[in-house]
Amino acid sequence: MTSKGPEEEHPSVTLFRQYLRIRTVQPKPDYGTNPTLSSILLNSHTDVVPVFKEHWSHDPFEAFKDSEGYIYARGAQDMKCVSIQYLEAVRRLKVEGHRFPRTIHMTFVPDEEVGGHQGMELFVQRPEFHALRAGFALDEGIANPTDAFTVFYSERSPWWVRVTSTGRPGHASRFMEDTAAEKLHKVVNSILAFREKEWQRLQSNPHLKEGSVTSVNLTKLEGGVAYNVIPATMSASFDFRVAPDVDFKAFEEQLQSWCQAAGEGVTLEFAQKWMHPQVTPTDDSNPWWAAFSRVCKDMNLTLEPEIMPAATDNRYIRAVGVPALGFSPMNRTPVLLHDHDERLHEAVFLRGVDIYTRLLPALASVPALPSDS
Ligand code: MET
Ligand SMILES: [Zn+2]
Ligand SMILES: [Zn+2]
Repeated sequence: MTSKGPEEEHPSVTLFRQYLRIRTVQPKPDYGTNPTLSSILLNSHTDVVPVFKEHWSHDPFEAFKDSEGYIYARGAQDMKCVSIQYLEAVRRLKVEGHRFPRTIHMTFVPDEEVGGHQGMELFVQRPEFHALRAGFALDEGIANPTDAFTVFYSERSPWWVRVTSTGRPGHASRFMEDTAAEKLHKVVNSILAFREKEWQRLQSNPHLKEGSVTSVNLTKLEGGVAYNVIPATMSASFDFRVAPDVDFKAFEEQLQSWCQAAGEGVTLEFAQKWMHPQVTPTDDSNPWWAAFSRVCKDMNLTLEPEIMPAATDNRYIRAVGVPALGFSPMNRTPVLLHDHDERLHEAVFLRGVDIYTRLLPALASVPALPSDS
């Protein structure tokens, strides 16, 4: 009886032959992974941001696929695509019987979109995280509309600041001095002038990317009870994203001095204040980068290394000393994370699986490093 070609082979026979290829020869059997080496961590978050359903062309939780192949859903880009790409790449590699020196772990974590305080921020402090012995991590990135792929090596730090202004209350028909609104207006002006300055700096320098300057938006204004009552308190909330090269102490002093310059009774508080930005090197001194970029080069993928403008769980991973890159393999894709009609083309999704299928063997085969011992 002649043997069948591989395409006709019974899957049980394929599995048997894969098992036979693993050299478990005594006295030094290769059982596979080398647990003395640090591992590769593939992280993704399972939560997504809310939707405004009326602005969507299709139900955002139906995962409708149009005739061109675009899949519409909340999470299509951020970041359910990546979770499944990790799983599919790992599955392919397992089916093909590959074993690598380094272990690959996947984590699927909650609450990233609300800051990760009950998710990755806690998890990195747990013994279970340390038991993973992560030497390098991948987490989410952002789509790129061009042919290139963006990869993030650092992040801006979220600072959520609420400025509260207190002043004289009274009848709103009067030219009252020292009102809360007047002083709050001054702080708002100072901060929005700073915003304009950073915006101009970004606009005027083609070498600067969004993540390299500090952004701020006024996101909430609160206070007041009636048209004709001058309120004693008003507040303004700002979402700052502070670039990693900023002197944090000096920047906080600047915020304080804008409040002081506005007058008495103007204070600020932080709802979020990340103080530990880390940069993962993107040169060949970093063996993880060398492996990552080598695969991309071999696959003819153009990489655009940038600083993540938003915040991801990678900040917690990097802060405990694990180098990490933010990468969602989506090129030729409009940036639609958190937007209406978030969508991803199925071909881009599938290409991403191919990319991870090449990246993972390279990363999991990075030779022993001084940090492994
Ligand atoms: C600042 S908490 C992180 C939530 C979300 N990923 C953002 O960047 O806004
Ligand atoms: Zn995300
Ligand atoms: Zn998000």
